[in-house]
Amino acid sequence: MSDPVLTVAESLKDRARAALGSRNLILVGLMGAGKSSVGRIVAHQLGIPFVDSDAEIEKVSRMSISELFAAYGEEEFRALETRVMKRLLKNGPRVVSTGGGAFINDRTRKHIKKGGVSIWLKADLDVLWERVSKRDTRPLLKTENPKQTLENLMNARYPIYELADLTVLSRDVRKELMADEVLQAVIDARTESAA
Ligand SMILES: Nc1ncnc2c1ncn2[C@@H]1O[C@H](COP(=O)(O)OP(=O)(O)OP(=O)(O)O)[C@@H](O)[C@H]1O
Ligand SMILES: O=C(O)C1=C[C@@H](O)[C@@H](O)[C@H](O)C1
Ligand SMILES: [Mg+2]
Repeated sequence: MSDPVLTVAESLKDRARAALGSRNLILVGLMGAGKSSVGRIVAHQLGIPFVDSDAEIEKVSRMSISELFAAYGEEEFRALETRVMKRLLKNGPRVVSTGGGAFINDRTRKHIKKGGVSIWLKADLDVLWERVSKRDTRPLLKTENPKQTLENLMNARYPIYELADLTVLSRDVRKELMADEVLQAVIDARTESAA
C-alpha cells in the first residue's frame, strides 16, 4: 500500500508543477529572507532549473558583488542586474532567486512581472538580522549601524515587495517547510484565479 505521507508530498510537487506551467517562479525579498536557499529546494522539488541572480552576476562579471559595488557603484550594479535578470527570465520554467534589491528597481521589476510568478519571502527584522549578521558579504550593510540600515531598507522596500504576486512568511522553521509553503502558495494562487 502507498505511504499516505509520501503521497501528499508527491501531490504537492506535482500540483505546484502543473500550476506553474512554463512560467518562471521568482523569489524576491530582503537580504537573509532565504531566497537562495529556499529557492534551490523549491527548484529541486519541482524538477526544474534553479538560478540565482547574484551568483549569475558574479559569474558574468568575474567579480564578487562586493567588488562590483566597490569598483562601479550601486547604479552600475543595478544596470547589470537588470540585464542579467532579463536574460534569466527569457526561458521558463525556472526558479529564479533574486538579489535583495532586484524587485525594487523599476526596470527589473517590469521584467520580473512579465517573466513569471513573483513570490515575496517576507521576514521580520530579528529573523533577518540574526541571519545576515553572521556574514559581512553584503555591501549595503557595511555601515556604522547595520541593523538600523536593515530596518531602514525594510521600511523603504516592504511597500514595493508587496507588489509581488504572492507572499510567504519566512521564519525560523526548516527550509524544507518554507519550500513546501512556497509550493502551496503557487497552487493556491492558481486555484483562486481559476475560481
Ligand atoms: N528557514 C531558515 N531557517 C534558518 N536559516 C535560514 C532559513 N532560510 C535561510 N536561512 C539562512 O539564512 C542565511 C541567508 O539565507 P539566503 O542566502 O538564502 O538569503 P537570501 O534571501 O538569498 O539573501 P541575499 O539577498 O543576501 O542573497 C543563510 O545562511 C541561510 O542558510
Ligand atoms: O538588498 C540589496 O540591495 C542587495 C542584496 C544582495 O542580494 C545583493 O544583490 C547586493 O548586495 C544588493
Ligand atoms: Mg541570495
